[in-house]
Amino acid sequence: MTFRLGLTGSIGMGKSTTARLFAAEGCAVWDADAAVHRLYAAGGAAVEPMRAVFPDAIMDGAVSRDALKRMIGEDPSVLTLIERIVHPLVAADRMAFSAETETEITVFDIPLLFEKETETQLDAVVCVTVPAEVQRARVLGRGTMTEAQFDAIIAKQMPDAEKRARADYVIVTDTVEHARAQVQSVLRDIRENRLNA
Ligand SMILES: CC(C)(COP(=O)(O)OP(=O)(O)OC[C@H]1O[C@@H](n2cnc3c(N)ncnc32)[C@H](O)[C@@H]1O)[C@@H](O)C(=O)NCCC(=O)NCCS
Ligand SMILES: Nc1ncnc2c1ncn2[C@@H]1O[C@H](COP(=O)(O)OP(=O)(O)OP(=O)(O)O)[C@@H](O)[C@H]1O
Repeated sequence: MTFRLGLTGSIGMGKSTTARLFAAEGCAVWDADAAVHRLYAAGGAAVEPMRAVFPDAIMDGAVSRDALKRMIGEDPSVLTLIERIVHPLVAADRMAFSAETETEITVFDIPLLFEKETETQLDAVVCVTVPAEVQRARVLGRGTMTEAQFDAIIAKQMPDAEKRARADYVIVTDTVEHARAQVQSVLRDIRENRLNA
């Protein structure tokens, strides 16, 4: 059985980048945001259920993220309705992957890991972090979200300090080389203290 390592952190804290560092060390990686992309794509399992509730969000047979973000910017409660449709489909995708992976350690990159209490289905959790002002600058610097959309997302997330307190390991993503060294030390600790423990 694979060791199931959760990877979480608030928006823009460096989950995807850190997941790539774990992959470079030989871990299999499952990515919740990537699962949502598959579900929203034409033919994806979320398209018809989303069309039933948000017909204006479907463009060319796929769910449009820009349309969703416009709607969330106008009314943040829309995000809760989207979650009701999408999260059960994401959970099913994760469980299917979890059942199939045979790698020694599998990383599950899950933005809402603690918010949805997914830690009960994992063997340990890593939280990635940087100071809030760096986080905000990173996300707004991507140019894909307005401040209102960013604030709506932040309001739905558990505060960073609480996530850090709940995690088994914390990785500071100030530089890639620093993050890589911390990834290697987490894997060393898991192999020495948690595998076959
Ligand atoms: C809000 C949407 C349209 C933004 O799309 P966009 O392509 O700009 O961003 P992306 O999907 O890469 O998400 C960026 C980050 O936003 C945060 N985020 C996304 N959805 C949520 C949410 N429901 N609650 C809190 N934070 C969220 C996460 O930190 C995520 O890593 C999109 O994230 C979405 O449809 N979210 C609902 C599905 C969901 O809850 N996904 C989270 C993982 S299961
Ligand atoms: N260790 C690091 N050193 C320097 N920059 C980093 C590091 N990790 C992430 N970044 C930068 O921060 C930004 C956000 O990183 P990333 O996309 O990995 O975060 P995320 O948590 O997956 O984001 P989201 O929640 O939006 O999906 C990117 O511009 C990335 O280059």
